[in-house]
Amino acid sequence: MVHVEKNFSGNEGKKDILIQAKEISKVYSMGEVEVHALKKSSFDIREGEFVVILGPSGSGKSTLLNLLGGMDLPSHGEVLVKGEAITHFSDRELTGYRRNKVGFVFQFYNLMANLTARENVELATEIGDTSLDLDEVIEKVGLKDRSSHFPSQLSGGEQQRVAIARAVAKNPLLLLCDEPTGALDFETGVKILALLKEVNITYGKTVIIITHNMPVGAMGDRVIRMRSGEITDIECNANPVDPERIEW
Ligand SMILES: Nc1ncnc2c1ncn2[C@@H]1O[C@H](COP(=O)(O)OP(=O)(O)OP(=O)(O)O)[C@@H](O)[C@H]1O
Repeated sequence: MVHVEKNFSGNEGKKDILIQAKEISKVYSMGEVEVHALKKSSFDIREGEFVVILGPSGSGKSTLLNLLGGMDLPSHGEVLVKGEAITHFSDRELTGYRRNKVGFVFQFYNLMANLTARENVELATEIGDTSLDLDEVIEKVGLKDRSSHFPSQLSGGEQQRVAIARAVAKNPLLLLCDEPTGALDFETGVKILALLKEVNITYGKTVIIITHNMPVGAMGDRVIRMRSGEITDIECNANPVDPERIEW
């Protein structure tokens, strides 16, 4: 396994470690066939980092995201969040982790069609224990004038803004974003990346994006590259590029 960590930032030690993945593997058994979706992968993510996990289709990105989000358990290894091994949590503890500590943003937004933008966000604040001010978050994501619209009355970019507001409003430790620009045109995608960066800075949230879109790596404080279920490279970037300067 190639495991190169390049560190150009020099200030690594200043932030606390939020996530530690320790030799995590995932094997899916399909009858007699075993799929080694993730092979002995280790890395750290620090508090407040903007992390981009890059890799082609089938490289294991979603598998890794599911393990970090407490939606699945590894076949081997451990995931520690703030020093606690979530991989040893009971079902009840894992539910609490997903509910309170992780905000999810998906490619196709996953909004409730029969609720307005505001109600979609409100639902998340009712579930979480330590929610942020609903209207403030809605304004922050640029939806103040659209908050009474239903998802079908919103553009793809606006729906993704609702999804980001929903993820942020419950005030989680980290945001996990699965191809957040995958269903959007280039210009809207860049705006969504810029919003995620803003959320990262304004609220100090750790943001983890998975994507196959290589140029997005340039905006990451930390870039984890994957291929065939393995991490091939981890890069810490002292000068991440503004999302507005990314092109694909
Ligand atoms: N539930 C599952 N059962 C069996 N095999 C699976 C399962 N989930 C993923 N895999 C396999 O594991 C490998 C990694 O898949 P994964 O979805 O993690 O990759 P990915 O990088 O996210 O791909 P994509 O960008 O296409 O979503 C693939 O070979 C996939 O077919």
